[in-house]
Amino acid sequence: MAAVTLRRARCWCPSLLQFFRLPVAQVHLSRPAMRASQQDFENAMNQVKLLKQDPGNQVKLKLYALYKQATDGPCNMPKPGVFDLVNKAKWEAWNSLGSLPKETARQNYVDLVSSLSPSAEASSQGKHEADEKAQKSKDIVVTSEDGITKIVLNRPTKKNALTFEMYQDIILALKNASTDNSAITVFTGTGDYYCSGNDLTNFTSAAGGMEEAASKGAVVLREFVNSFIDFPKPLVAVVNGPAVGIAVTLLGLFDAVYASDKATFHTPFSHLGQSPEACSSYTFPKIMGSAKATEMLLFGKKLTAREAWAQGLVSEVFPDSTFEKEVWTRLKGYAKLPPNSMRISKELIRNNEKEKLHAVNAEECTTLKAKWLSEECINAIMNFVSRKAKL
Ligand SMILES: CCCCCC/C=C/C(=O)SCCNC(=O)CCNC(=O)[C@H](O)C(C)(C)COP(=O)(O)OP(=O)(O)OC[C@H]1O[C@@H](n2cnc3c(N)ncnc32)[C@H](O)[C@@H]1OP(=O)(O)O
Repeated sequence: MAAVTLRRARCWCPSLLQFFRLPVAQVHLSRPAMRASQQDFENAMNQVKLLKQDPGNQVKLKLYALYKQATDGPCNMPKPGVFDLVNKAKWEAWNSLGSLPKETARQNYVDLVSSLSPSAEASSQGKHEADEKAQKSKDIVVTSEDGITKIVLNRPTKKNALTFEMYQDIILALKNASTDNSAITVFTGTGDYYCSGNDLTNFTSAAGGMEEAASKGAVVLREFVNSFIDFPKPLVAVVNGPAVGIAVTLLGLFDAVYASDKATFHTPFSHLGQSPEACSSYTFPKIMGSAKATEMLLFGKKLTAREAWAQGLVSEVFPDSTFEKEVWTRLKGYAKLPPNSMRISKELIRNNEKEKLHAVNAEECTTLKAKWLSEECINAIMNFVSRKAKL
């Protein structure tokens, strides 16, 4: 439990303070925060005071809401009257966070502050450097326009196979997208493939050998999948071509999946001596029933886009010739919907099973770590690397 002492701040940032009279908190936690530490949170509160530019009312409302959620928990105040405009806006911003856990609110507050100004960079130098790295990463391209943050897998010569670095860059891109100004976030791929799954050379090219790669892989995979489970905004996959392995299993954690009729969906885990990941051992039977999930996850049956739609994995299939135009027109329309409303609706849906998803993710990662060191898996990977086998 958090013991919270509040005092009013001196007037360090007139516009911000006068608008909200933000309290400065001295918070003493008796247990460690899940992600952002208490120190990070306090640093972020100090950084807000140093803002040189007014970040605008929307951001100030967001800061206020996250601050209240992180310190007081869900909004339990009576709604201010209709003419009390400022307090009503503040109440609505706070209330819109629903039952967001305090730890997540604290993390989002820290992330938001660190994205606001150069003055925030000093004490979060590591994160800032990482943000820049993600923006500069050649294999993951992140852009934000028309209310949509687009995360593009951009390694077409390798069919967009995911390297260790790409997993890290995606984690970071999702973290940034969760607090940026966009309403929805979209994944797609460059070239003829959506994604050919895990880069199989991740395991063979690791300096410390398979053992070290397996340990690292399990940690990275768990964090990677967690960032999809916890992502707060609508997450959409625009599947432009074939998808393999983890690029397919992750779709069970997306809110909508639009596919070209050229896309295929293939999870050849048994062929590779591996086991399912990205919570698919839970989401796939739930989405398509256990008989169909078994065909995909155990027997590696490849589905066409229409078959994947019939199983409920895909929301809608489009002819390849009009795919891009139709999908982006539609997404731009969706991105104009009230963002808080979409977030809350997603939260209501996701909160029903978040705990379960985290538990499944942890178990799948432990199982995979052991599988990666099995003879079945090492042989399959060696066969691919030595060009003896493809899917
Ligand atoms: C942090 C770790 C988390 C791990 C999570 C667990 C995830 C599991 C999975 O995702 S399992 C699925 C793994 N993927 C595969 O098994 C696919 C392997 N690739 C293929 O079978 C084929 O390449 C293909 C069917 C995708 C495409 O075939 P084709 O059209 O004939 O093209 P090429 O084979 O010539 O491919 C072009 C180029 O790309 C390289 N490449 C493609 N996919 C991968 C891959 N997954 N890993 C590494 N490299 C890949 C391929 O080798 C070619 O490279 P080259 O031109 O020869 O240098």
